[in-house]
Amino acid sequence: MAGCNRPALAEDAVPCMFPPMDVTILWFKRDLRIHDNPALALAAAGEGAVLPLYIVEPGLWAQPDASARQWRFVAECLEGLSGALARLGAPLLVEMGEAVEVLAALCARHGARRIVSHEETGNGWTYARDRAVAAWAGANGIDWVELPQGGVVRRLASRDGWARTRDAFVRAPVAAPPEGLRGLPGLAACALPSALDLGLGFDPCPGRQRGGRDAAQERLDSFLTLRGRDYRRAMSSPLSGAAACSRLSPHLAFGTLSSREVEQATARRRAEVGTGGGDGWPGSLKSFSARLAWRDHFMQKLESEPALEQRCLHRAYEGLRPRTPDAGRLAAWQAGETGLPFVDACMRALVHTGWLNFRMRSMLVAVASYHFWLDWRATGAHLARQFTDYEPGIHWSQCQMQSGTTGMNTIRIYNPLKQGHDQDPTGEFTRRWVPELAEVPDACLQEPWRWSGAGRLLGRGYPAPIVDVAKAAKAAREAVWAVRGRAGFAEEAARVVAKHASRRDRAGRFVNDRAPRRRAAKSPPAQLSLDL
Ligand SMILES: Cc1cc2nc3c(=O)[nH]c(=O)nc-3n(C[C@H](O)[C@H](O)[C@H](O)COP(=O)(O)OP(=O)(O)OC[C@H]3O[C@@H](n4cnc5c(N)ncnc54)[C@H](O)[C@@H]3O)c2cc1C
Repeated sequence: MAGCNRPALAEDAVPCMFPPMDVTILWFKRDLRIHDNPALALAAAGEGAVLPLYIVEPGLWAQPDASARQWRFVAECLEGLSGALARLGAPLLVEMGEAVEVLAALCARHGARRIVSHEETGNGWTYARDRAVAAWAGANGIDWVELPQGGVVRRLASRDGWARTRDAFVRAPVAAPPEGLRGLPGLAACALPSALDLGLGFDPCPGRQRGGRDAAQERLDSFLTLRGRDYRRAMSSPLSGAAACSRLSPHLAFGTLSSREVEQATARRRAEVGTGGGDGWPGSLKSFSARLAWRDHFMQKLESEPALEQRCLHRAYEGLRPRTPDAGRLAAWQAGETGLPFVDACMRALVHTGWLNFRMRSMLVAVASYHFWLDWRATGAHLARQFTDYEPGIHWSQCQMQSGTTGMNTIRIYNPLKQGHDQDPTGEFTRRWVPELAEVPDACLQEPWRWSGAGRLLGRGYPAPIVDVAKAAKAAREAVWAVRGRAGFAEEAARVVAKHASRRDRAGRFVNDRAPRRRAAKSPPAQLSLDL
């Protein structure tokens, strides 16, 4: 058992006889880097000592969206962070326990009166934990300063102008790492627990990306100089997308790179490649920048409405699908045994690697939600565990969007057979992940039930499809549209749009989560904007 299987701040730590000094606890969460880390910059700016801290929270890792692959990635990031902080003069202290207990004990022990961290847009559990920490800090005269580390705005009053604020943040200068930190002597860091110690289940994920700043930097550099040229053209196929997409998502999710660093490196590269050339770079880099903005846009939704992790954004969709999902269908979908080859290939690839491109994530959710009629909360938790890059704000917003429960997005019922033909035209991806189909000729690969030899395959080596794709899609479409016809639907949709939608410009163009391009109004429409 690892050294962390002990209460926080066990008495086997070196007894502390520190002279009184101003101590700031620098609490790392999803910002596991020393570069462009506003919380670190603030902590380092003072005269006093800095105590860098990571809390391994058993409660967090016991949540249904947590998995061993995520923890292993985090542990690799922590090793790198720990080395970087040690070189600055203040080694990372890793404690295991609940946040309030750990922070309270450290404050008492070191006389710390200030905690600095980033503003986390996390799941419901971290939201509740942060409220508990804030309440404890307030009651005990501890100053807890939280700083944004990306374009998400806390306590946002209105989406109008949000993109401008977000863009200003990502264009502001990055914070350089400090030259040194004044650490505290005599701290015994506890060893990192294993996934098993945290009670996380069997989850080998042999194709998982590695954590740490070096790996992040390599992904960024190779994307911007080599791999990203065909990004726009190649991102939608799971085969080409694996190399042509940046693969920065787990690094952005756990903060080995800041989104501002990525934005600014991309802007520099865009300036370098210019607009011409016809070689793919300008268009690809433009698409990539847009996706970085989407990241903040989707995370902002959870920040502004934390309940969207548990509740349909548009209330009328609550109850549309059974809350207790059909166990057989759910299990088949999770295992990649639905009898729909491309769906199964995508799920198996995800389980093996911890990553999938955007189009295929969307398809997996859409097929589960529409064709299999499963509630997004059940399928979303499974996907969250499979994603090494699990980012609650993006994840739950996207799960709802791809399930048609937001009331403000076009209902998109992906046809998994067509997706297979379009995104895997040679069948290479499907055959790699569903070897049971080896004998099936190319023409029938995505619909093996049409093959003359289907009788000796289906229900034996590979399942028969668990639904009739066309019939299931039709039933789903009718059920969803019936909800749209209900009284009060439009009013609730308007609420969702006002709170969460990206804005259009004056010409009615959808500006993709950027600030509305408005000309200055000739006369202020004061009489129309009474803010009551
Ligand atoms: C149902 C569903 C769940 C998802 N869950 C997550 C999640 O938990 N964590 C996560 O990082 N992404 C999630 N995504 C978004 C997207 O699929 C991934 O960000 C992307 O596939 C990661 O690979 P990449 O870093 O190579 O992306 P790239 O295409 O190289 O994009 C660069 C970065 O932009 C952001 N980004 C890209 N696409 C989107 C998008 N559609 N919405 C918001 N941000 C985007 C991500 O931070 C990504 O790392 C989800 C999408 C869907 C449909």
